[in-house]
Amino acid sequence: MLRYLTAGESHGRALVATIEGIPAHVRLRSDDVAEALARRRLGVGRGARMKFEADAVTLLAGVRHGETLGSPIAIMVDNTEWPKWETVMASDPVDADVIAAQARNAALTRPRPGHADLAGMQKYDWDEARPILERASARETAARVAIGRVASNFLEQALGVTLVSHVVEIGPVASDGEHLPTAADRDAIDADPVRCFDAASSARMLAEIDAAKAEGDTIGGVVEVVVHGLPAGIGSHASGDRRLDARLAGALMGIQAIKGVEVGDGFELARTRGSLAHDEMATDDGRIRRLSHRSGGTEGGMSTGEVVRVRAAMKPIATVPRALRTVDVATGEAAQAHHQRSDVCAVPAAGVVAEAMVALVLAELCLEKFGGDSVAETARNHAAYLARLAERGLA
Ligand SMILES: Cc1cc2nc3c(=O)[nH]c(=O)nc-3n(C[C@H](O)[C@H](O)[C@H](O)COP(=O)(O)O)c2cc1C
Ligand SMILES: C=C(O[C@@H]1CC(C(=O)O)=C[C@@H](OP(=O)(O)O)[C@H]1O)C(=O)O
Repeated sequence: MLRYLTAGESHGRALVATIEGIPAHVRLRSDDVAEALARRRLGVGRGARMKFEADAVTLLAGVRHGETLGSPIAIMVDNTEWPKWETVMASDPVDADVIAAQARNAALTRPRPGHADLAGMQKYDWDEARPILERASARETAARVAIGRVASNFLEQALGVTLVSHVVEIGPVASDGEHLPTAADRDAIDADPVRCFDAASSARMLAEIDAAKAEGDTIGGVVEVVVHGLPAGIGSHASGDRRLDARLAGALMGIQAIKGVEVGDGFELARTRGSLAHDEMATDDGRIRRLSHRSGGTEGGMSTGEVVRVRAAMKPIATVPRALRTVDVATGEAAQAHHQRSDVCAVPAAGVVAEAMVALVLAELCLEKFGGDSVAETARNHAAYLARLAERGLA
């Protein structure tokens, strides 16, 4: 069983993530995790904080001499801005006057529309938004990307499964969608300022982000995660909560600011006649192959053995520089939402987070199917399953 948890506030001392159930002998170095975190910081549109804060990684437990031990893995990502926040975010009590002055200055009684602020203050009985916004912040996604890298190292080393993510829409601009990237395209995608696979669309997306910034506004978009090498039969038709598509959608919807998920051609399929909406089968060199990729590589809640393709739609950043209208809960009067700094567009980063979440879901479901306490054992079980499919003429 794979399970994981993150802890940590946006301006707290550090983020911590633990993951349990990863087999022994996955090759993993702190540099791998640092590289994954660096990818999350790529792309235009991020705010000032991305420039002055570094992600400092420590593998705290579960890894020895560059290999996982099969025990729980704990990873710490320090917030290097912590010295500036030590008082505001201190875990031990701090003088009440200091806190009151800080809260007044930060205007955190004016909940920001589009954020967790107001619902969180209502639910958790706080008079200001700080105790809510600190955890609601997408800073937490750094911890998920860290353990996502553990999952993707496992998938690649045990099963030969690779993942790649890219940006397919920014505001009204969509990429041509002609080509599906593979792992070989990862560096090229990461080198693009928008993390878009298609250069012509990338330039237009960049212009949209620049225009939003110039107008004191923010912009959203759509990211796609593509998975190669996943065998047929991951997930299950047997119960709704075991379906691969349900698990992927849940994991992607769990990312801050994601408001929609599509598997394969998703909503477009609803507008298409049945004769054109499915992936017909044929044999190719004795193997069963699909003639199209509309389903996104899942049927009946299980992987089909074809490329898996999922998309997530990110809403525009809610902390809009042209501040939105709100109510000051301290006075009950109309006010403008608090804005100090924020990202204009975090869609490129969301792609990296989406990739991490898909890796975590697939690692969990692959371990459910193949088990294994070591990479070699998982790989053997996988190979035996593929051999059996071949024996039955179903590979
Ligand atoms: C990578 C990433 C970076 C984000 N950066 C910001 C930001 O700078 N400012 C902001 O208002 N929201 C940002 N968000 C979105 C908020 O965290 C999110 O909208 C908020 O927590 C409310 O959650 P909800 O949109 O899922 O309802 C970011 C999201 C992601 C995934
Ligand atoms: C710190 C990160 O993202 C933050 C996510 C975020 C939000 O509201 O979600 C708001 C911004 O933080 P701040 O309000 O401190 O400027 C982003 O910088 C990060 O991704 O590492």
